[in-house]
Amino acid sequence: MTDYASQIHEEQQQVDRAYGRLDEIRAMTKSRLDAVRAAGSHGSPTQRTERDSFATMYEDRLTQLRAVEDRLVFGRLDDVHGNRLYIGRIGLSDDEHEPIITDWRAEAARPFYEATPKEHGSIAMRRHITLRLRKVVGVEDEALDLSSQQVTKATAEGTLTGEGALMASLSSRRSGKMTDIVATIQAEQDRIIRADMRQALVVQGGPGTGKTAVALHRAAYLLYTHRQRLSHSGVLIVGPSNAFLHYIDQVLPSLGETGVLSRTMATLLPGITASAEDTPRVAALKGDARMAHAIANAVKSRERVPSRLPVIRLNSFNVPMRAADIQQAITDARRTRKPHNQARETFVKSVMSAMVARYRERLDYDPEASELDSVRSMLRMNDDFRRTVNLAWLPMTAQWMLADMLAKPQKLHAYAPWLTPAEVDALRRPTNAPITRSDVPLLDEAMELLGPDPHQEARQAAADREREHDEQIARDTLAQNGIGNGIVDAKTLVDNMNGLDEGSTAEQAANDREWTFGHIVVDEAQELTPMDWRMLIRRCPSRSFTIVGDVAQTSAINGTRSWERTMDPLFGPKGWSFNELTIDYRNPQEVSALATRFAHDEGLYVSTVSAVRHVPDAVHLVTASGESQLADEAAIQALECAQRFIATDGTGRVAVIADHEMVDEMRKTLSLRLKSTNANEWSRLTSQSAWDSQLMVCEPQDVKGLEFDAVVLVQPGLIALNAASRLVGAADLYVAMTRPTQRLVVVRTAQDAQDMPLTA
Ligand SMILES: Nc1ncnc2c1ncn2[C@@H]1O[C@H](COP(=O)(O)OP(=O)(O)OP(=O)(O)O)[C@@H](O)[C@H]1O
Repeated sequence: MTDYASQIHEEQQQVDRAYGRLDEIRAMTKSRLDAVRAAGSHGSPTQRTERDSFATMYEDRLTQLRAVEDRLVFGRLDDVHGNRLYIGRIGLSDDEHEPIITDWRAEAARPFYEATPKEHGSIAMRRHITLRLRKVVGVEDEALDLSSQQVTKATAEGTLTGEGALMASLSSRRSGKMTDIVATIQAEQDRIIRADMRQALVVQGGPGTGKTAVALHRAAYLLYTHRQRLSHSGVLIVGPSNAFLHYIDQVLPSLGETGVLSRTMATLLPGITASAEDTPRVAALKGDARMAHAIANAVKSRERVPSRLPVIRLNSFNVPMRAADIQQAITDARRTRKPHNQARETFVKSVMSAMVARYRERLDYDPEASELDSVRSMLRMNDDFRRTVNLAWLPMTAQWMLADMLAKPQKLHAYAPWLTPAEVDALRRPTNAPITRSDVPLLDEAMELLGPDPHQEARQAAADREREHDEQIARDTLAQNGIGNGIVDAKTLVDNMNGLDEGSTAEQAANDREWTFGHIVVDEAQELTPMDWRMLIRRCPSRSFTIVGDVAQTSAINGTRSWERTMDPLFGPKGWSFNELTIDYRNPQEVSALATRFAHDEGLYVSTVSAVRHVPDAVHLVTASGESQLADEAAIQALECAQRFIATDGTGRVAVIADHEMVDEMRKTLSLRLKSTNANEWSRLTSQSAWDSQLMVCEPQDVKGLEFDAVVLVQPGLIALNAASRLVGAADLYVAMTRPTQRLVVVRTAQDAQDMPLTA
């Protein structure tokens, strides 16, 4: 056996030990779960709910133990005294509590990511262990202390090589799913992952620098380090699109974390489906911070003294409703500082007592309480009174209010006087128009000011009363029977009875607009408008945020182009820290250079990045012989890429990125060409779902945050021409150019090349 082979053999023993222990714990958990389930429906209701609670706990644990199967162990740290620490996805110990593997998030594992030859403390060497299924297929050592014995030994054994593990993972075919980078986190990334969570952390980085990867690993790290706090409040991840959320949805489970809520801004409001998009200009108008005033004005305009006030006949008296009384009632209701719909109760009570007082003024005797009660009933039944009360203080839902505001230009103009007539006209739409993505923060703002829909609130109050009753019973039974052992409390029991277990913090948060999270991660954060930020800050009053983005990739007209300008007002100049990632792990150097040059020329702020991989021939510039040949030429190039990078095992991704004007034609041409050249492949690829499609045609906005083996970019000048502004066009193209891991093909006409020169 060679020295290298003997090292593999040695590590295999350790890896076997770790998997052996994992299997044991799985089996133990499984048998406990089976035992609980076997007890079935016997025993008292409390015993049954207690068993359900344990069953849920074991099920969650089993899910977690299954999720860490792949690459359970991936590293080893050797200190200068010859001690070893194995690093893995989770921590495992043997029966004697001796560690077998250490969780990557533990403090002891930090040097695995951060130690350098200059700063390595007592660590002499770091080893990367590569597994295929449960088999060790490679080991690689990095010297940290060149004078240590371990390093001398590794040199002799031929395991000392360098960055192979990282390079192998970067060059592998894309599967349409982001994978975790736990085995190869780089030092600059690790420092961000483990940074303090008390203040907002902004991570700026060029394309492919690992911002998404870092943000997700940071979420896992924070959940591990602050489990107590975060498991109850939860972590929210906000991404740019559903395709992006689908792309990243395996990363946290593979790190053993399942209780995180992922949403786009469009899907963040429970019960609201935003099914349409506004034009960029309208989206910018709606995203303007001043829209908060427009919403506030819209609410206030429904708290007013009506111009005509009726006279109400009460018994044989004519009692007029008076402006001063209504004004006073408005003041009383506002003074409660409750949201509009809730404060209405005070308003109605105040108007009612004013009317009763006016009624009494007419009497020359002291009325019985019953007479006054009947006057109140008369008022409640009186149509004129009810109509006037509603006119003065209308209960509203946010949806109705926004629809009304956008349908009536004179109202919109009154609520938002800064808008020009042309802008009011652009915002105008019929009341039955679908809700758009940019309406969501406006609705949230309105919900905040209006409070719950009164009908919804009545339903919720009934549910809360019932829950309180259940919890009381659960508390009594736990106390009487001396069960629970401190593990199960009344809340857990009731949650379980209702199918809401501890693992469903995310589910509860998803359904509760007023939920506040312990931490929020925002990806592609440069796209958020001031109104979006208001909505997010509301959901995390502790202002513990991880905000990752790239100001050179901003397509939203009023998205972020300077972090200071956006963050200072939100967190205060000292409430956030700025971090930068500088190494491009995705793009070949050739692609990165082309894109960076382009972005510079277009005046975008470009983070300094250096790409780690050199892929000869990674950029290919093609000129179509004329406009009529454009789609066909692009299809030919796309099929060539498909042949090279797409495998029938489902790996490999190729994207054709074109302007929205060209997308339909491009799809048709590509499909026809593929069908005529390879009918089998055509039927295989066209039967794939949109999520998992290996060959796709899309617009630049659809590919934010995603990556592909190869990208065919069609007619870039047209994309720039049709963009909302020059900067937006440049950012869209910069995004499109920086998606490939292997190859970028640009197909355009000679005219387009002249309008927008790109040099390889
Ligand atoms: N330390 C690492 N080890 C292995 N792969 C890495 C590492 N860091 C980043 N990557 C890989 O590099 C690619 C780009 O990472 P990621 O998508 O997080 O970049 P990004 O900065 O969010 O890019 P963009 O701004 O373009 O969306 C991904 O495939 C990711 O897995």
